[in-house]
Amino acid sequence: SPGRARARWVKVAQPTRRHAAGDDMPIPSSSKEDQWELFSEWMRARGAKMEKVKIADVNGMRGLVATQDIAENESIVEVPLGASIDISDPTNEKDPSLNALALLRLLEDPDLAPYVELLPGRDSPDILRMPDFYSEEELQMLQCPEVIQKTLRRRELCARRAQESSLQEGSVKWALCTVAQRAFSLVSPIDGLLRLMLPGIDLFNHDAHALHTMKVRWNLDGYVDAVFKVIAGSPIKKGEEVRICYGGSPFRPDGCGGDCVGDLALTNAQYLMRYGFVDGCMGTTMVDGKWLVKDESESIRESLAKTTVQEDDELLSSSLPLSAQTALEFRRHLKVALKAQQEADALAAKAEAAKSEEQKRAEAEAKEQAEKEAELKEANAAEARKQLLEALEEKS
Ligand SMILES: C[S@@+](CC[C@H](N)C(=O)[O-])C[C@H]1O[C@@H](n2cnc3c(N)ncnc32)[C@H](O)[C@@H]1O
Repeated sequence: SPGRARARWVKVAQPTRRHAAGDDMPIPSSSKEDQWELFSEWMRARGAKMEKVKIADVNGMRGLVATQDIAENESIVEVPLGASIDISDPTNEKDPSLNALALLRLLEDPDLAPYVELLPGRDSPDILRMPDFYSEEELQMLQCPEVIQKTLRRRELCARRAQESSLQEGSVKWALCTVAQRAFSLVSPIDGLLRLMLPGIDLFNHDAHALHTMKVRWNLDGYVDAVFKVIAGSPIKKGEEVRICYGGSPFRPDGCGGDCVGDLALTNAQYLMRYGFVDGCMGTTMVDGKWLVKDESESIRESLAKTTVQEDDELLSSSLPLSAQTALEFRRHLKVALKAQQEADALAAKAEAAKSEEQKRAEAEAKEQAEKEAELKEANAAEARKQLLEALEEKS
């Protein structure tokens, strides 16, 4: 029954005075190895299978690396529904600030400490790159009215929730960003749309080229249960970092081929607002290009035209805070994507025009040929008629 499925999930505690005091962020207290040891043991006790990966810093970013060779189609990690953390709020499924409040309440639960310790804190690069934490000047640096307006709306929402709940605004913003980066949406056959934290699965970094997919297997036999699996889409060697593609693959028309909700390729506006980074791969650049040439993107094109890629490069070569650097990378990338799409469209239009010119010429030639043949036929017929008349005259 749904009650049974829910009962196996983590209970959400009520807000406490600690939140109001503002120290509601996770503060890592032990080394990474110890944290991972604690966390993986805790996950094992909750029925998860995570032994094929471990946490590691790869190129300056924390992620998961394989602890053994993994064959194609093998599962990399498995997290049962009972090990997920439900931050859904059925009063308004579309309001992310309610999920953020649910997460803040969970920080108090001592049972969740091994997970909470792993969450990137307020001053981590993961959070500092989110536009929610940019200064006003850095926000304007994005040169993308759509992202600026959405960010301002998100900030207002956080400020309102913070005031209503006597929390610090920064804490609510941190929680909203953490939910955006790490929570998964899932349609349950019984409970409808759910927002879940999936500990462990939220440690995979993103690569748009990754072929590994997330699958959800429901078991409705007797009571509702599910298991979330990340399945290898290609062989993985021991020691390699394992990444997944967030959102749909920009390289596949059917998305990523997994079971994610809303499996569409993301634009960089979405990557920035959800995850705080810019995806520079060719597939996403093409997705951006198609978005930026649309009529409704005119105000973004106008805004982007106020600076050049050369100016962005100059600014990027100086030492900047992560937030400003990300804002500049974002607008630079949009300019490059827009130019590439406009050039591709101009080439396609030229080819189309050349094709129709060629077609017109071929049609005119065919018409001229047909007219000549008709004239010749008519002349031959006239000659034949003349000869016949002459022969008849001779006879008479
Ligand atoms: C689901 S978490 C992945 C694990 C995360 N690196 C950690 O240490 O907890 C998503 C966040 O990781 C970072 N991230 C993941 N993939 C990235 C990428 N390809 N480039 C830059 N940052 C990335 C971003 O901060 C993103 O919001």
